[in-house]
Amino acid sequence: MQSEVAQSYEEAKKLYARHGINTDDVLQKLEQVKISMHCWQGDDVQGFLFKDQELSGGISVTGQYPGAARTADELRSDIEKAFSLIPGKHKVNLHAIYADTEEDVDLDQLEPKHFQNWVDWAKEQGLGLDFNPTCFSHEKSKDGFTLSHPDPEVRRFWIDHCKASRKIGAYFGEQLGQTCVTNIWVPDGYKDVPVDRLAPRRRLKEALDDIFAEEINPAFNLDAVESKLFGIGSEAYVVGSHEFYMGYGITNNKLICLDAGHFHPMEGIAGKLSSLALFTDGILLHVSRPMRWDSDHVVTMDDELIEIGRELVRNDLLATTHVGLDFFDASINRVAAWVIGTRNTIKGILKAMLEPTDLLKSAELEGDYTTRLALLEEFKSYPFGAVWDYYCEKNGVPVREEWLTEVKAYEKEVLLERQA
Ligand SMILES: C[C@H](O)[C@H](O)[C@@H](O)C(=O)CO
Ligand SMILES: [Mn+2]
Repeated sequence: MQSEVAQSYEEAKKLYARHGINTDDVLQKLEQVKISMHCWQGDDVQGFLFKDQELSGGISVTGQYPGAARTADELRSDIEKAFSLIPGKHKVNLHAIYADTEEDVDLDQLEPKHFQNWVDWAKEQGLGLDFNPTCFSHEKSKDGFTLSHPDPEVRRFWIDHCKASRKIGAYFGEQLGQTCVTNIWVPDGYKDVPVDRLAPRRRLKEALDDIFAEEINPAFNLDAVESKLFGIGSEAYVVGSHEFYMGYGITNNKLICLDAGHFHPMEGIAGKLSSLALFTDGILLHVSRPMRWDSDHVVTMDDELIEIGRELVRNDLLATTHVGLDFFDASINRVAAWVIGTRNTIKGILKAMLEPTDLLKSAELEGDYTTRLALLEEFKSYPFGAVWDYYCEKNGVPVREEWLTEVKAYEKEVLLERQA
């Protein structure tokens, strides 16, 4: 006896098949897609190394929702809860400040051993790990500059931290048998219009050259660099701009990270993927949702997300694109934030996989824009939800909003207890 979900799927399957879309094949492909879920949603980007440091670097988390993780064990337990409600096997994206160690260690002295508990846990859970040096929320970044700092000693500290981070990334990759992406983002910039825009960029370039001087097996670790248009306190000038990292990434064979919130407020990243794909071997995404600024709202199924999914699918970029998430919302249950954002990102990709791409491409090529528009619009109401529900059921995770009951129970039994 088939479940209701399976019955609806069978009906949907027939409809998609009329346009040559095999939904069983689509779901098999979807299973290969890994989303890198960011650990920092779980504790408002606080980390465990410097518990008294305020979040800095021009990023900000708002909200007072109870239950933020206070220890690595709590964070892992929350991540496990979230993953139990998300179909597929994925990755966890760690920041250096999430080292799980009793040692009093500074960022430039970090070693793989400080993340051993994470590695053991990831192995046990069948997860991959990605990594990021934390070039903010630190005594040595308080004037807003790190890798491009005019003081060579400060620069050296951050260079050493980034070097250490690549080694940690390589360890993750080697231990887990899944390539780790280590992404460098620095907040460096000026609040007001600078006189010299070139010198800080030259220093950043030299610092990056130093960091990447040592070759690391790309099967273990891939380096990425993340640009930004502006931040709080760096409104006038950001050293690591898009043009800077486009140039650096392409000439040095580094992944370029596109964060959805790091461009002009009306500018999306979806349209950039096809251009980057022609000049690079891969791309890193930080899927986020900017609202009027780089606000890092939880990812919803909005037009930009759907368009990102389409660009990945239509241009066959899923195998070479590392899809990471980057949002932090403390105004709602943090586990729910992960579940909503991650499920949506997978859904966005599935929705794109369920479009008649070949048909649409040939209509476009023949100049039949009427068919292109008609099909695109009609497919918006095709029963994509039935395929998604079936994918959830097949993967043993809650169908539709059923996951919320589990999050509410977890909140009551675990998260609210943390207040006591
Ligand atoms: C915490 C992240 O590294 C950070 O959000 C960075 O990726 C970014 O997007 C800064 O705006
Ligand atoms: Mn980002």
